[in-house]
Amino acid sequence: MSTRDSNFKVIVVGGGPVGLAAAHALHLAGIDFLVLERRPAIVEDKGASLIVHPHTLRVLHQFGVLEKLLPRGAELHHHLSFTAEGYVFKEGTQYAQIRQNHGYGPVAFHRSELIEIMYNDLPLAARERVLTDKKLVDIKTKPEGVRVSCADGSTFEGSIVIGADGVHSKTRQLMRKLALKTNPTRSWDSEQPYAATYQLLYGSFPSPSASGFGYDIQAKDKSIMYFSGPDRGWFFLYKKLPRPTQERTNYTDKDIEDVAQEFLEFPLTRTVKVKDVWSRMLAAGLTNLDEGIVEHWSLGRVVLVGDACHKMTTHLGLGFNNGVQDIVVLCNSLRKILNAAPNGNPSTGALTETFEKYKAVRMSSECSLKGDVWKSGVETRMHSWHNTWYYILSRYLVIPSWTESLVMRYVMAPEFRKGQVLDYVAKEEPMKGMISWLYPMKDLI
Ligand SMILES: Cc1cc2nc3c(=O)[nH]c(=O)nc-3n(C[C@H](O)[C@H](O)[C@H](O)COP(=O)(O)OP(=O)(O)OC[C@H]3O[C@@H](n4cnc5c(N)ncnc54)[C@H](O)[C@@H]3O)c2cc1C
Repeated sequence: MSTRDSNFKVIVVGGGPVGLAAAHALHLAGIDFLVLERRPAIVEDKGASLIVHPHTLRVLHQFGVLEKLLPRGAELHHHLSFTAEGYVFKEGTQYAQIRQNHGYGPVAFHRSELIEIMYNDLPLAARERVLTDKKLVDIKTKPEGVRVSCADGSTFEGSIVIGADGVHSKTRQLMRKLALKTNPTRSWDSEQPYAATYQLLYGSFPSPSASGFGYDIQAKDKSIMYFSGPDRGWFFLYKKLPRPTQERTNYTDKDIEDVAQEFLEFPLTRTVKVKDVWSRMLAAGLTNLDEGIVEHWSLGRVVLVGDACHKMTTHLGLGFNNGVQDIVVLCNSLRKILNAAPNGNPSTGALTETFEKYKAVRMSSECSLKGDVWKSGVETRMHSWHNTWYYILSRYLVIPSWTESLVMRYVMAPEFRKGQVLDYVAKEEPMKGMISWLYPMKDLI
């Protein structure tokens, strides 16, 4: 039975970058779907950059969007580390090494441009299945399917729900409610399963430097990342919170201004300071930098992907990359059980088993998720000299080029190498590079 002949329907909650990756992967698998997005438009010029690493470029290539995307991005090629006083203590080689190892360096995109291209490049029939102004408020599960309700009163029937609705996922909250309703004594993740030790002020501005810089600025309890693209520059100002928190904090414009004031004299490049771009900001936002992995990723016919089930700090730019990996692993197995089910409609039991296996794979050493959450947290703490040990590590130990070379080769490369691809889409033009050649990436021809 082909998935195209089945009446199986996936309801994806959230039209963010991972929800759109789901739309591409489901469309390519021939699985019917609907994406429900609470915002009035899919493309909004908010947010900063998204760095995409080589293993994700391969998946974007399978989606057919890579050719359009690459000219809009900036492959990172130059790295410097500064102190807050502007002293350059490191000229890193990591971007060149990633390119050498995997055939492509990390590419920085303006987040809304990446989303725009992913959305516009969906075939029309698939794009029409992405609905806006659809805020999920409830999920009812039945033995043979699900019924979701939105804030505007509309309801949709489907076979499963994929919750791609981000860090404060409503799907995750409703799943918790359903789980505790059926068994009030069972243990489940708390309503706020992540904790933040840092806050992050991010923003974009007309680029004050050449394209392709990826710089960091380090100080006690504060740090900055700066990236430059073809038109825009993006900064990320990190500040340690007075104490770790699980609370959801909604910051005001005054909070944004107050944090920015503390960084005005910090450098972004050798010649540009934060104060030089602050008056020319195109967009800015302040958020807590949540970290953690949720224990329960699914319940019956409901399953989570992306930030809804794992959250890492942004220093290594791996959150979206991991969301794409969730979609790849989930859609590869979903397609298989749909094809194996006699009428193309697997039972709740079979779906539950598939979702549990999906989480087990993503959490296993076959995938880089756990390592990515850990490494991202370490990098954040190194840059902000979280304690004496992180200070020594960042300022003195990971400095010589041979140390960095070892880290790239034996810590970062094996993780990228674990990147999986859709097993039902042609794997043309695999990424080439030394590491791929030495240890072929999983599933590469
Ligand atoms: C400043 C910053 C920089 C980052 N840089 C990088 C980077 O360089 N590289 C990288 O890989 N990752 C990066 N990340 C992380 C990355 O942005 C996230 O991992 C990624 O956006 C997760 O995608 P998502 O679709 O799961 O969630 P989101 O991007 O949060 O999208 C969720 C979507 O669901 C919608 N939604 C929410 N609730 C509902 C509801 N009730 N009903 C319907 N829709 C709903 C939201 O409106 C949103 O569109 C960065 C994060 C931040 C904050």
